[in-house]
Amino acid sequence: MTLTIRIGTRGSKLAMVQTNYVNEILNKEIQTNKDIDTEIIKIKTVGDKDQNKKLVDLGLGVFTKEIDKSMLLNETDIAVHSLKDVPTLWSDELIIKAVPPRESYNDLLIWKKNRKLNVFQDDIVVGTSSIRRAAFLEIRYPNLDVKLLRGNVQTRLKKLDDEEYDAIIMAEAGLNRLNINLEDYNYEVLNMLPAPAQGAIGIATRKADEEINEIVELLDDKKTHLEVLAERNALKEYGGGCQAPFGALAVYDEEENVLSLTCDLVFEANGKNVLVSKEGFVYCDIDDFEKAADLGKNLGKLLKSYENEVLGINNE
Ligand SMILES: NCc1[nH]cc(CCC(=O)O)c1CC(=O)O
Repeated sequence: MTLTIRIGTRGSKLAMVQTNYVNEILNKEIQTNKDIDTEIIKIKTVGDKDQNKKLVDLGLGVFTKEIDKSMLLNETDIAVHSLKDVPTLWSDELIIKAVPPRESYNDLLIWKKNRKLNVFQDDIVVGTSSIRRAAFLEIRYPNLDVKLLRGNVQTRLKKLDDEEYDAIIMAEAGLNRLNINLEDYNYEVLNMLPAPAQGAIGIATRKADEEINEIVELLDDKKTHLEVLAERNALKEYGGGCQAPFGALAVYDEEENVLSLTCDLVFEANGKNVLVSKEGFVYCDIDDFEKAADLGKNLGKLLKSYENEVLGINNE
């Protein structure tokens, strides 16, 4: 009997590029096994259906919930997600089994055609729908004024051309994956930490599905997996969702066997937004996922207790 691995995905261009890539590397792994094939199933999520509301008002897992549900209902077997969109608090039955090599984690400020202003001198209107980006901009780039911008990568570039934004913010990973050439635009890398796992793809499976887990695990890039585990556990322990003003970046040095993690958090104290930053590192092997998770949890906890202390909240 032939085993068909059904791959659930959003239908957006970026999601399809990511899913086709995963399908390709998956088929490379199973090419010797004639009894396995794959099928791609497109699923609409809340985030695809509602293109106007603020993301924060759509709730948790806006780009993932329906896809995960289809796995739980046994309508699909694996899911290809942008890992930064996957909630850190998730179904007990599902697991991110593999994380292929990461793309760029940078956020770019992309200027309207023929326009480039000085980010520290001119008053600038910037489009984004991300709370994290808005919060870090307010502190690092006080001249940048945020105006809501929703839509997939192509829509957002089109709105930059057509509407009243001087610039917009996008993840470099999405642009690279879509092969979008920015030569007509000016752009610069923003000085802010990325969302946890930005630029990484997460392949989700049902925990109990041993046969499929064995195959999917072959697609795992241990270095990337280790890094995103630290980042996502920091956010999880801090207690924020994917819309928290929380940035995290972990880097594993394969020569020194050191995993380092930096986390930035913005929170409001006495009517003013403040930014706090914490750093840590741990010596660990490339497959020591537990140590990576613990590093993340420790920094997340540290940030939470710092915030509580400043806000005068006693959490004992
Ligand atoms: N929230 C939407 C989203 N989810 C993943 C990406 C692309 C980059 C990535 O894989 O992190 C984007 C677009 C963006 O943030 O500009």
